[in-house]
Amino acid sequence: MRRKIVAGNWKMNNDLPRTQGLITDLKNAKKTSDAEVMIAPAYVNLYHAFEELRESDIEVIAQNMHFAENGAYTGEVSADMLKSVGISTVILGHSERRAYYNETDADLAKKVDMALSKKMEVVFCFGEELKDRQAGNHEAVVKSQIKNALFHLDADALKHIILAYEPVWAIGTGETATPEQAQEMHKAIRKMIADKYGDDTADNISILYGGSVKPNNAQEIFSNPDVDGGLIGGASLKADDFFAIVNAI
Ligand SMILES: O=C(CO)COP(=O)(O)O
Repeated sequence: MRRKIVAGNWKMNNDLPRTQGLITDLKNAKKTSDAEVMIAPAYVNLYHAFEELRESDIEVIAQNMHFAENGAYTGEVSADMLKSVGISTVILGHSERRAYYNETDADLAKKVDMALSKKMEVVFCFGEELKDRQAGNHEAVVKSQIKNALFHLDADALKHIILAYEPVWAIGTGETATPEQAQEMHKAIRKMIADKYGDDTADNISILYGGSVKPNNAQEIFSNPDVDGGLIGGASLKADDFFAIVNAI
């Protein structure tokens, strides 16, 4: 059985008081699904969030990390630093990192390697832009992002990767992919994994969908056979909305 996961990517939202308040609300929320729940606060609040949630079944994860072990990279955070404050899962390849910080597939391959060498898990994001979909290239674009950053891994290493399909045009826009569009892409990705790594690996890898998932559309998206959960932005900033999504699985 592959893992069902709902992860909240808080992005650059929530200072410490708001982080504390939202964590209190999350602790009080009622969970009725068996999905794994993760939240990704800002770096500065990770340690606090980890300490607050260590007895809970909510995992605190990071939004990014550097590919180097350590060194002169002002403003950056390493895998070892994350691990030392209790974090063992990291989001890599988010489209905002790719777009605003010029992260390339090659950079991401290095980040993935560093995370795995530190025994971390990776939520690996990818997704096409609107122009790619309009040109009918969306599948090719997504496949090349996955291939370039992940296909040097062996099947054992791939077990530590959670995939997250986030069409750029659906992020923060209120415009979500239709359930059919999500299923079509997730199925194509799973087939691509099966072709390279075999059916067993493909059947066991979780593929999340992200992009304007809200309480009112989550169930429809999650009901697709190849959609194993979601990566949630805006709607993860309110405990009620986030748990409505978690409980939609
Ligand atoms: O980018 C996302 C999660 O990583 C999705 O963001 P929204 O849910 O706000 O569209």
